[in-house]
Amino acid sequence: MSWLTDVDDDDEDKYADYEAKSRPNPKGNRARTKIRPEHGDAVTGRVFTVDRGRYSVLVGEGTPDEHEATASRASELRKQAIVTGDLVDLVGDTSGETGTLSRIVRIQPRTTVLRRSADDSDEVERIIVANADQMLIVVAAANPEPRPRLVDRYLVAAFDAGLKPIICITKTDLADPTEFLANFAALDVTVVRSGADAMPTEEIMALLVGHTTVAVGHSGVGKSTLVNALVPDANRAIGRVNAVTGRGRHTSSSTISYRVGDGWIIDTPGVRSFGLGHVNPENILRSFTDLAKIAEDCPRGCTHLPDAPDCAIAERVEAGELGEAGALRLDSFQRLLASLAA
Ligand SMILES: Nc1nc2c(ncn2[C@@H]2O[C@H](COP(=O)(O)OP(=O)(O)OP(=O)(O)O)[C@@H](O)[C@H]2O)c(=O)[nH]1
Ligand SMILES: [Zn+2]
Repeated sequence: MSWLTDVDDDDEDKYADYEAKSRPNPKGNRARTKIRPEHGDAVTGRVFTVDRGRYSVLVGEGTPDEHEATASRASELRKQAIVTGDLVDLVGDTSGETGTLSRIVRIQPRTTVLRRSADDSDEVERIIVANADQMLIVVAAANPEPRPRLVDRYLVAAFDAGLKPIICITKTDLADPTEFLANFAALDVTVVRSGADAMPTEEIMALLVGHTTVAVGHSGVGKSTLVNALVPDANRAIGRVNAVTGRGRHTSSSTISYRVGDGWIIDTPGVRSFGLGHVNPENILRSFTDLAKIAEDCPRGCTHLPDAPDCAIAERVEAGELGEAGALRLDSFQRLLASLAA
């Protein structure tokens, strides 16, 4: 299970943020952010790559003055992770001209945080991407053989972070994915099929425009092929080359940001582990709005697992009130919860 254990930390933010698993989290995954009213002259930008303490930031996004600037972090932020997708405030020389360096003095409040633990039992969690709103889960119909449990884990991570999952099944020219996809039929997830003979670039584009989408997938599933088709000039894409040092970066970068229309797709070639030790089961339930409503009648502390006594969801399903679809949704929900315990 190499994807569980190969931690590719080369280019990752070295400052893991330590947070108690049980930290009160009333507003989802919003992270704490220091507000510093000084630096009133700061400009705002979007972090699109992180490389050994240097941040590439897009300033003036979508304006005629749009440009890239390189930044370091202010010392007061040294214990906080700054990640791809963060909106940050910069001071100093933000011109982006060769040799200039600005300074990140503030991380703006994040709308979402995609995290992973180093492994399932690890208390240390790292933030992979901030402010994304969708997750594109790429899985091949064959070669490599698709594994439902792996997709379950991605789904759990997406639901936990409050990202809308989209499944793209590739290599449909090699095998019929119908049976595999039946695993996810009860979930409210958009599925797109892609094959060498027919790449649904327009269909996927329509799903990506206006969003920030994190692309995840096991090595060899065809994620790069897909991203390249979506972003024709991917080789010159933002984040490939460090503007200041000129170093090629694709060897060690854990994320690469590409623009799609007014949205972003963030590839995660360096993210090989997706531990779920930090995941709160309540966040999974929240993504099953129909079941979450019923769960209000569950006994306190109900796990909603098959062995849970007096689980209201299970009782309603058993009584046939939710129909066959409801039974399948409970199955899927329990399967996702089980992947946390696995
Ligand atoms: N038959 C078939 N082959 C495909 C398809 N998409 C990609 N491939 C092939 O699958 C192989 C892996 O594709 P990549 O795009 O490099 O896969 P990846 O997911 O980016 O893998 P890593 O680079 O290891 O992360 C390549 O040889 C592709 O040509 C497809 O739809 N059908
Ligand atoms: Zn219950």
